[in-house]
Amino acid sequence: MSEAHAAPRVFVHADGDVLAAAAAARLITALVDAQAARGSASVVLTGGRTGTAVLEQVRASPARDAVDWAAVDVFWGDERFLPRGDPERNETQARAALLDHVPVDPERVHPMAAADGRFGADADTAAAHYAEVLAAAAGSGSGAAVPEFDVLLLGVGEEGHTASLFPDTPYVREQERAVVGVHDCPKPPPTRISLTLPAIRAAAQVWLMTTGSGKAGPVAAALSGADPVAIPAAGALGRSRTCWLLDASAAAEVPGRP
Ligand SMILES: O=C(O)[C@H](O)[C@@H](O)[C@H](O)[C@H](O)COP(=O)(O)O
Repeated sequence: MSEAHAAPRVFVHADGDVLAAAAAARLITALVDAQAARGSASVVLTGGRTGTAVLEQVRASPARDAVDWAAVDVFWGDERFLPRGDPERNETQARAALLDHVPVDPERVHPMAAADGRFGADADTAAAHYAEVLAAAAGSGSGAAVPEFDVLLLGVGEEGHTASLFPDTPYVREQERAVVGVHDCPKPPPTRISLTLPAIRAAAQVWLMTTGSGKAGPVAAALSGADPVAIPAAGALGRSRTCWLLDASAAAEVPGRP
């Protein structure tokens, strides 16, 4: 996807709790704005502590039901390829944190396949099927591989991974497929399904959300123009907005920070 993308903007929060609450408020507003504009909204969820904490804050928010949850299309940016219902699956955690507590339309919630589902242990076929789900959601007339997601949420790993795209792998280099089966991940479980950077870049807004001093290095590298092959999070850009939502510790090495 070669269209122009938005330069990253950094938002620093006192701590992880403030970040999660502020990101939740930002997400509610973004979904409401999208629905006001076209009657529906789409969000791509992520796994990890920060991504899940944001969903928990959405659930707890007094503004939560300003969103017409039945008109929200829910996707995942990546998934840990485990049996359905496994507590470590991103879907399991997102349902517990938010989706089981709001009236989403089950037909509009699109989890990635489980390792005991219709594709068995074949993560590559499961990934190809999710690419078909995304293409269908984009609309046959659009010619696009993925929908124009309103908001795509991401975490950041201590070596710069995002979604399940880890440094110096064929998956972070993937430029054709929208979804890949990922093998031998350094972060367990070893087998995952992930959107690729071209798919991530189809989103209107990409929000990278992370906390802690352990992330300060990759955050600074990503914001200093690192090669996405080395720091995959550096390649996560939105078409209209790219937001880095950080706590003070994760932002400590960001260039130009006092
Ligand atoms: O499945 C996953 O683990 C996530 O998709 C992964 O990309 C996560 O967001 C980062 O590893 C950050 O995780 P933390 O927020 O827990 O540090």
